Amino acid sequence: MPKGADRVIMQEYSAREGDTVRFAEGYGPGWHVRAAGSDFSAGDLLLDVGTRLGSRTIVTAAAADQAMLKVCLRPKVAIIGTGDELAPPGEAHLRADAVPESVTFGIAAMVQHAGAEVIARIIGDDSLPALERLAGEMLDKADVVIVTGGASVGERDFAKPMFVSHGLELLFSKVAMKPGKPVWLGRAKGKWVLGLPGNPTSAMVTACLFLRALLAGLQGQSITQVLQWRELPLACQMPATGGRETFVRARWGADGLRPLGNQDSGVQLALAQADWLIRSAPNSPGLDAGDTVTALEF
Ligand SMILES: Nc1nc2c(c(=O)[nH]1)N[C@H]1C(S)=C(S)[C@@H](COP(=O)(O)OP(=O)(O)OC[C@H]3O[C@@H](n4cnc5c(N)ncnc54)[C@H](O)[C@@H]3O)O[C@H]1N2
Ligand code: MOO
Repeated sequence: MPKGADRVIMQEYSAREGDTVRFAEGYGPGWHVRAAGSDFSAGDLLLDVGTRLGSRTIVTAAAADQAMLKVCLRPKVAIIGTGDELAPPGEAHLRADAVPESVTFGIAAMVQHAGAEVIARIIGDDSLPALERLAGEMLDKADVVIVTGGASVGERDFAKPMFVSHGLELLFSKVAMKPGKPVWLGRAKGKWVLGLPGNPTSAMVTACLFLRALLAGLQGQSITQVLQWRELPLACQMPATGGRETFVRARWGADGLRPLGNQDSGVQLALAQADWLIRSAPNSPGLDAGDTVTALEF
């Protein structure tokens, strides 16, 4: 503003009359003037720790005349799928004993979406020495190693054993939840190791809860920034749940959340249909349409 000026009037509302100008009425002091500090002031907190830089937040940072920002390195994540039966998509039909490998693709997408970097996505054979070697290689390169399948108690479930010679220390070895009971978390060679169950829905539900929380923590975010639970109405009845805390796959519609009919932990079509997880405490009674539930975007 030039010295002495206290308002701005658009030229359309002014008329030149010789060497003088006539302004339309009604443009008092302060009109069209943005006061210093009316957006933000020196010393204001503009972007909190853990803020993800996106198309909008980066504008705010630049607008504060900041040439440099302190950021977190993207965690490097290696994903190891286990199971001799697994074949790459497009090749499973060629072998009578094969199933299409699907889970590691979803986990990789989730890792990237969470701001981390997938440095490897490998399918290992169900042989302990080979898996031990693979585990060692990945622990050397990655900040987080995710292993899918082989989490249960079968004699060829090697997800935990493959990390034992690398000094695996378990933080937890299963969780009283459904689906996803065999999910586990440990440390080896100073790195995080997350074991996800092989059943595809179990893997995606546990990744949605534990992997997103882990990657958030490694990037300076709080769990509540990434896992935002909401209170939402049910569109229809929901059956009682059993003794484990249950995460019911549901779909959002105009009248509320609708639990999907097939809640089997091995199903994969439901992963394309479900967009919310309803959290149900152990031994919850059945609920009716209109009742409120706690849910998380899936
Ligand atoms: N005796 C017991 N058996 C099982 C228990 C138990 O407590 N005691 N728990 C069950 C639960 S719950 C789950 S969940 C499963 C998880 O076991 P695993 O992690 O060992 O899973 P896998 O046997 O490796 O695989 C299960 C299923 O999923 C398919 N799979 C595995 N990986 C993939 C992939 N990357 N892409 C697509 N499909 C995949 C695999 O072929 C199997 O069909 O254990 C129960 N058993
Ligand atoms: O808990 Mo398992 O994940 O139901 O199939």
